[in-house]
Amino acid sequence: MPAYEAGSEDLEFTGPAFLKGHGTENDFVLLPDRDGRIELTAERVRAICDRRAGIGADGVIRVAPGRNTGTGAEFFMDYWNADGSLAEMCGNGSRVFARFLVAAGWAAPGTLTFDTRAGLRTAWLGEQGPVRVDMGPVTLGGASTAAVAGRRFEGTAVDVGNPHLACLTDVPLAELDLSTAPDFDATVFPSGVNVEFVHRPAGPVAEIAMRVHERGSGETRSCGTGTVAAAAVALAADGRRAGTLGVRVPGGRVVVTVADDGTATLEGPAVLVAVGRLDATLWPDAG
Ligand SMILES: N[C@@H](CCC[C@H](N)C(=O)O)C(=O)O
Repeated sequence: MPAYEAGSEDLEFTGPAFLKGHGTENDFVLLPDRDGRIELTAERVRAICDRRAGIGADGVIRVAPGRNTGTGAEFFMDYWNADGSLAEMCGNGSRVFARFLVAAGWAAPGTLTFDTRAGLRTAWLGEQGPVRVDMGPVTLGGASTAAVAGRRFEGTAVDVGNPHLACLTDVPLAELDLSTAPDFDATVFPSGVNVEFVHRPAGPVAEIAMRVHERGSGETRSCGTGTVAAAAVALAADGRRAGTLGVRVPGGRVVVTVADDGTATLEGPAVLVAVGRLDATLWPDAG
């Protein structure tokens, strides 16, 4: 590594440029890749997301050119979990992705539509402030269970483009040890599952609280698709198909609206905190 001088932009790191950002402290490394030249691998993602030896993140988002799938979308959100696995969708990541596109001048503020593995998503945002994202269809499935430290929780399977098991519980959320993955029924979730533990005050509610253990990332401070799953299940428990709920997560608060047609929107913060360039240690074949 060359000598460092404060303010110097001469460091000859040979890996790609990156940004760090988060949405309610669900944090991501973004790799801007307008020309589609970056070759991501599971190994590279794991190295970048390592919180000791890398930059540290819950996932990596490659800001990629639209795929040739006939959607016409100019950008594709190529989302990877910290363990190097791919996911169909990331709600908090979508907001940060949209925030990057506007901050970089790659898209104008207002309404923008981009592609994800779960299909097209639309974001609404200004030059600054919160971002609202259309989360597509939210489909409630059957009952299933999760177990944490031998304690069993009843839940409902929810498809938000990616798989969730949302468990309403009276157990104080702070008591849960989510340092290891909850047990779940692999016959119901053969591709793994994100598990939400949801506290819903008695009676008609305007706000719920949630903790989550994410497939491929462990416990995170927030999961956007998870908040949508949690809200849909909490509304259903209230006898409502549609409605708006605030969702408190360890990393902040988002607002979820489920519409009569079964689609949802997610609104919350999206923050970019740093920009830099990867060293070859995080990008083994660089240079
Ligand atoms: N944190 C994300 C979800 C990321 C993907 C998830 N871990 C999966 O594997 O499905 C969100 O904000 O939605």
